[in-house]
Formats: sequence, structure tokens, C-alpha cells
Amino acid sequence: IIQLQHGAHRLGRRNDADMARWRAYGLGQFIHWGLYSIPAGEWNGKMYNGAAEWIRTWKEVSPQAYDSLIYRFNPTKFNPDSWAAVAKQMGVKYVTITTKHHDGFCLWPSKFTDFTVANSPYKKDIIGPLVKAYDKQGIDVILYFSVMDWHNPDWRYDIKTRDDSIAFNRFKQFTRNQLLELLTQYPSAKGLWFDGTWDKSWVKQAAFADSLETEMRKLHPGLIIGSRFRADEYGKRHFDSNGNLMGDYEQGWERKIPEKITDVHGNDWDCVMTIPENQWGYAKTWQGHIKTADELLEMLAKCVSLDGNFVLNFGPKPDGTLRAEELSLAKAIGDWMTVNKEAIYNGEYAGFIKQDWGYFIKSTASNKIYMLVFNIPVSGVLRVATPSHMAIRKAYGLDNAASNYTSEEIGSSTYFIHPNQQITPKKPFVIVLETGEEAKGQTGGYEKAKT
Ligand SMILES: Cc1ccc([C@@H]2N[C@@H](C)[C@@H](O)[C@H]2O)cc1
Repeated sequence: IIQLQHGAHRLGRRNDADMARWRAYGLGQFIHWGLYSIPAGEWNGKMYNGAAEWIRTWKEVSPQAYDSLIYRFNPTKFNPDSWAAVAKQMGVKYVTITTKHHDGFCLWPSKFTDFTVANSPYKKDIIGPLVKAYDKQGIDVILYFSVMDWHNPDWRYDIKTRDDSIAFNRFKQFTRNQLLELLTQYPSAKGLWFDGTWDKSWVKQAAFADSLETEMRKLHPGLIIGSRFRADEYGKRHFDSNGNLMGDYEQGWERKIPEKITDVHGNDWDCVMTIPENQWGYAKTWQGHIKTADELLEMLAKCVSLDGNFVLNFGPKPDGTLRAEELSLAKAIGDWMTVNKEAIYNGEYAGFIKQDWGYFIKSTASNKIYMLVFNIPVSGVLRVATPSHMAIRKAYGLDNAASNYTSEEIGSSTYFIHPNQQITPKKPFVIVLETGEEAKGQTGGYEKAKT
């Protein structure tokens, strides 16, 4: 064990009500919006191959020309209630919204810089109305904040000279001021989602970041902060030098999903996912594969089955509207969630052996086991191996109880679930298992082989 001042301050999961609420979300929405939505991956008629929100770093783009986009930010069609309504229909329980991305442009009228909406043609606060609109829909809000700030002249990638450290100390105060400002202006936010914390300059600030995290938690009891905010005094991030998770949940699953339960080490975690291969901000043309609703539903099921939340990203257009592809995916996901949401909300790892046909989710609310079926075997029957001594009492379809199933015990703690009619679904579907203790002595008389 290494003595640490600035490593993990808690072992294992948080067990308070605020974190239990976060753990139960299942499905979230990410929103990346800002100046980068205006060029949308195109500059002087040329397409930028990287992520649209990183276009300022492209050699073709002068930072000054990019920063002048502030004078073009005027989302006349921005209507936060319409975004919140789309999210509500989609069935998300929380939204993570960019307050300031790496480019330093603030979507709220921060007092600590001029580079905000207040000095754009739009003039008005964006974050406040968004928080209000989502709160009204009963959708919790998490504020995304990038520590790395390309616009701020005091930002440094590393600290090499005395001047660097004088400038970066100013930057640290600026960062603290903005974070306390956000928590004060938007007190209904449930957490902060940090990004832009990998450069050496910030990684060297273990003590400062640790005390800032403590200060924010005191200012906002119950605040939820992930593992990406700070490093320990040896520069270790996400997991400290003793391998313990820092922050309240693991924030390493960006555009990737854990394969098995041992990959998540008993921690809470979220997976943040783009619809195209790698675009967070609005990009005029999406290159490569665009995920379908069924693919996204399977990612959602897989995340919840492994104790995580699935957060799907939307990149609104510069005029404040959402693009058609995102609206239609939100609708398709929402239509599925309308029928199957009880298998997602309050979902956790069920402890069953993974089967090829899909995912098991246990509900902390109903104590039922849900089978989320994505792949029907050619045999037409669905195998279930229960944790030992657990018997299946009943199996029925969540979409309509009429679509019932018969469970056949084929071995100790092993069952076949037989659909009572040919399953020909066009969509993923859910079977509910009601289970119980195996009757004492009921071993099913299955002789184990001697080998
Ligand atoms: C290498 C890299 C750095 C930052 C990112 C940012 N994190 C995502 C959540 C987006 O904000 C993306 O711009 C992505 C890739």
C-alpha cells in the first residue's frame, strides 16, 4: 500500500441516496453544443477529418479566426423545451450538457471571461434555460466542463518555467472561479462531468484539484464527480497508485463498452457514445458507420447489464435545432423504452452466466430478472443458467403477458425457455423471469458426470 494524500478518499461504491438515483438512471443523453457547431467540420470549403469540436486545432484554422465565431453564434431556433421533450420521449433519465468545451467558449454568462454567450449576438444564457427545461421534464442535469481551455492565454500543456507556473496558477484560480460559479448559478445540477484533464499541467495539480473537489462537494452536498477530474500525487488518473477508483464512478468508457463484469471492478460507471464513429459536436456530414437504433439499444442493454449507464450524444445544429438522424433515433429508442423501460431503469448486474441471445438485467425495484433478447438461436429456445439454487417460477413477455413462455429444467440450475408461439420479432424484446429458491432437496436428480 502506498501512502497517498490525494488518492481515492473512499473505497467501493458510494452508498448515499444521490448516488443510488444516479445508479438507477440507465439511459442518459449527452449534448455537445458551441461555436464548433457553426463550421461543423468544414473550413474554407475543406472538410476536417477529425471530430468537429476539435476543428480549432486543425492547421488550416487560425485560432483567432475560430474565436471570431463568437460573433456568429446566434441560435435563433433554440428552444430548450423542445430538446427536453425529445429527451423525455426517448426515455432518458439524465442529460450531460457542455457548459465549456476545450475551445473555452462558455454557454453561460461567466463573470470570469468575455468569451461567453453574453458577448455573442445571442446574448442570453443557454445553460439556465436548458437546466430549467430538463428539470421541468424530471430529467436530471449533469454539467460537462473541460478543464483544458485553448482560448485562455494562461492555459499550459505542461509547466516548464517560472512564467508557466505563474500563468497556470492564474488559470487554476480561473477554473475554480468558474466551477464555483456554475454550482452557484445552477444548484439543481446533480453532478459535473470533467474532460480535458490529461495534460501534464493539470496532472501535476493533485493537491489543488483534490482540495477543489472537496470544496465543490462541500458547496454542493451529494455532488457527483467522476474519475476523470483529478490525478493523485504520482500522476495516476482514474485509478490511484493503489488501484482504487478516484471520484464517484469510472469515466473511462468513452466510445467503448466493457465486455464482462470483471472489467468494471465493482464500480459505478458510464459509457458515453457517439452516433457516428467519432463526432461529438455537430458535423455537416457524418463519415463512416452511423449506428442504428437496434445497435444503440443493444449497447444500452449491455451497459445496464454490467452495472453502467449508457449516455448517447447529440450535437445540435448552430441554429439550435436537432438534426433529423438524431430525432429519428431518439424516437425509435423512445418507442422501445415506452414498452421496455422497467428492464432498464433501476437495472443492475443479475449474476447470471451470459448467454448468446442477449443480456440479463436484475431490477433493484421489482427484483425481477429481465432477459433482453437480441439474437434468437436457430433452436428457437433460450438457455438460462441461474445462480445456484435459484429456480424459475414464471416467464412472460414484457411487451404483452400473452406472449408467454414455458420454462423447462434441463439440468441443475439450467433451463430452456420455450416461446409458446414462433418468435418472429422485428425488434429486441424482453422476457420477465420470476424466480424463487429451489425447494429443499429438489436437486432435479441430475447426476454430474465422473471424469
Ligand atoms: C482524444 C480525445 C480528447 C477529447 C475528447 C472529448 N471527450 C468527449 C466526451 C468529447 O467532448 C470529445 O471532444 C475526445 C477524444
